[in-house]
Amino acid sequence: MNIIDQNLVAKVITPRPIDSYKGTYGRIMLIGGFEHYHGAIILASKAAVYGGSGLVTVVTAPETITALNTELPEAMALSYHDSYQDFIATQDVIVIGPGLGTSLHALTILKEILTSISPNQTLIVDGSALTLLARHQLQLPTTKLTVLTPHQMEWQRVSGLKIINQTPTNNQVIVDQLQAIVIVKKHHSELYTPHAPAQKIIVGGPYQATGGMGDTLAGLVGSFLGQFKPNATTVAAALYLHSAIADELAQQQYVVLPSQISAQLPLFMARFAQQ
Ligand SMILES: NC(=O)C1=CN([C@@H]2O[C@H](COP(=O)(O)OP(=O)(O)OC[C@H]3O[C@@H](n4cnc5c(N)ncnc54)[C@H](OP(=O)(O)O)[C@@H]3O)[C@@H](O)[C@H]2O)[C@@H](O)CC1
Ligand SMILES: Nc1ncnc2c1ncn2[C@@H]1O[C@H](COP(=O)(O)OP(=O)(O)O)[C@@H](O)[C@H]1O
Ligand SMILES: [Mg+2]
Repeated sequence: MNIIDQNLVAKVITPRPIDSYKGTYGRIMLIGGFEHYHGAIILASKAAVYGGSGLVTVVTAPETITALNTELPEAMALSYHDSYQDFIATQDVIVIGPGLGTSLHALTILKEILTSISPNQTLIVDGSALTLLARHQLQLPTTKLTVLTPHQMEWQRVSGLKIINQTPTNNQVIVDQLQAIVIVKKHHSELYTPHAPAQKIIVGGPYQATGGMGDTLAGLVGSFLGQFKPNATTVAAALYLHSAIADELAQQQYVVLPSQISAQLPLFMARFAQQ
């Protein structure tokens, strides 16, 4: 399997043009943080803001909004009772799933996104949205790019492959059918692209085994796809950077928190932009 290395990241992250503005760097909507999972969408949104997204809009439960605004005043926050539907068409990227939960309300919103997203938009499906997708056998829409970010159990639900049977060959067959990019998250996560060679990271470690780590990755993948080329190489760069930052922090820390990875993003991105 091809290894994703830092040279690839340096190709993706380039210096910003002088005459750019926030609209240049992607309008991204993140949907989740329902029920008792409010933190998940804050972590995903933090990765989007610190990863460089120009305009971040969050659609969440009303009780998440004060905490979100306090932690992340850069993000706009809408309650799922507001008419957020009016904003969907203006987005470059939609991330749905971190802390979405599996309620009927969550299912209704997921279906609404899957039917209203257009072929010139990018979709990232994570967390509970993957569980709902599998449980209700929902069809993936036609988009510019669709990325699924399952952990092994979520991938079992979506693919029908038991964890023990999640071999590169078996995974690739399902990815070719899904016509979506898939990150199978685990130690040394794997990146599958339809009808293309599989890739993996060899950075990252068990200091990342904390709730919210995957939510952070989903936000970062969305952020990169909104500001760099919307392709598998950009997804690979986000996947690599998420764990490479963890490795560096783990030289001094026993555990690495998801929010600490987001806080380091501007520094690491500057390093790669100069290479
Ligand atoms: N701060 C917050 O708000 C947070 C909110 N979160 C949000 O919670 C929602 C539910 O997501 P979820 O991942 O927690 O639950 P679910 O989909 O049921 O999967 C867990 C089941 O799968 C199994 N399992 C097997 N292999 C596995 C593997 N490699 N990695 C992980 N699990 C593995 C595992 O096995 P077990 O641990 O029992 O051995 C268990 O039976 C989702 O929307 C997410 O965004 C979280 O991000 C946390 C922080
Ligand atoms: N032992 C490990 N080695 C490397 N990465 C790990 C390890 N354990 C967890 N991770 C990383 O943590 C993240 C877990 O994702 P996920 O279970 O979706 O988290 P959450 O939903 O709690 O945010 C993935 O990016 C995964 O690769
Ligand atoms: Mg997750």
